[in-house]
Amino acid sequence: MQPRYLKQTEAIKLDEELFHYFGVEQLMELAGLSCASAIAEEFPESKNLLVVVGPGNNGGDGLVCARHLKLFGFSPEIFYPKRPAKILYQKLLKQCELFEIPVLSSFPVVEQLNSQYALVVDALFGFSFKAPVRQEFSEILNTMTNMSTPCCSIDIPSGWDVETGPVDTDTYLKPAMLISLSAPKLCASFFHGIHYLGGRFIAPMLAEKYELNLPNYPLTHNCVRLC
Ligand SMILES: NC(=O)C1=CN([C@@H]2O[C@H](COP(=O)(O)OP(=O)(O)OC[C@H]3O[C@@H](n4cnc5c(N)ncnc54)[C@H](O)[C@@H]3O)[C@@H](O)[C@H]2O)[C@H](O)CC1
Ligand SMILES: [K+]
Repeated sequence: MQPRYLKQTEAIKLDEELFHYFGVEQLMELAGLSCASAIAEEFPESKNLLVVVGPGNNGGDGLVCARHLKLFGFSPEIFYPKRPAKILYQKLLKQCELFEIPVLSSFPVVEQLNSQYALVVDALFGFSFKAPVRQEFSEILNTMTNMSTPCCSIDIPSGWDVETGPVDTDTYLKPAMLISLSAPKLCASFFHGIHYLGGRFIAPMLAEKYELNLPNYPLTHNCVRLC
């Protein structure tokens, strides 16, 4: 069964409805855990990882994902350039520090990304992103675009339009793997790599209401490979 791909407004509406029932910490913990699980399934040998963390909840998913990857035996590092003064994000970062996950003070250059990391996790922007990328993040995204290390994007390949996908035809991020959370967004139809679904917290009533057409997650797994 293939899920329905959501418009940006639908994804935001579903998110708002979820927040009516659940706390953001609950959803983020499950979302980040599912990302770590999917990465561990597909890249079990890629122990040295860099998680690039953005300023919103997509970044929060990245911080949770880093912590669970560490628990799974990986050696993640974090780059978190813009840290909003929100207790949630501050606590997530402290938890990463508690788990002795190194936090980089500057972004590596392309050569360093290529030689030091087996995988880069893109947790910069999710479904609230509006192109174009503002200057403060453009160099980071350019460097990630030019690296040869495989990239795994959480929910949305950063820099892509949430509905129409790649914005610049030559120089856009081309992740090897995408983990859609709750349900894929429309931009996922332009993605042709390893595609996972995570965020196993959708009640059947909401799946029906939003016509999500979700696949079954196997047994106790919190992520499922779509293609
Ligand atoms: N429903 C779920 O499955 C859940 C999804 N989660 C994750 O939350 C994100 C959406 O989070 P949100 O905080 O709404 O926004 P983003 O992280 O996408 O980004 C907001 C952040 O980015 C800045 N920004 C936006 N556009 C630009 C730009 N052009 N240039 C620079 N910066 C930009 C903006 O200012 C904000 O600071 C979703 O994708 C999931 O990953 C939750 O974890 C809960 C469950
Ligand atoms: K992302």
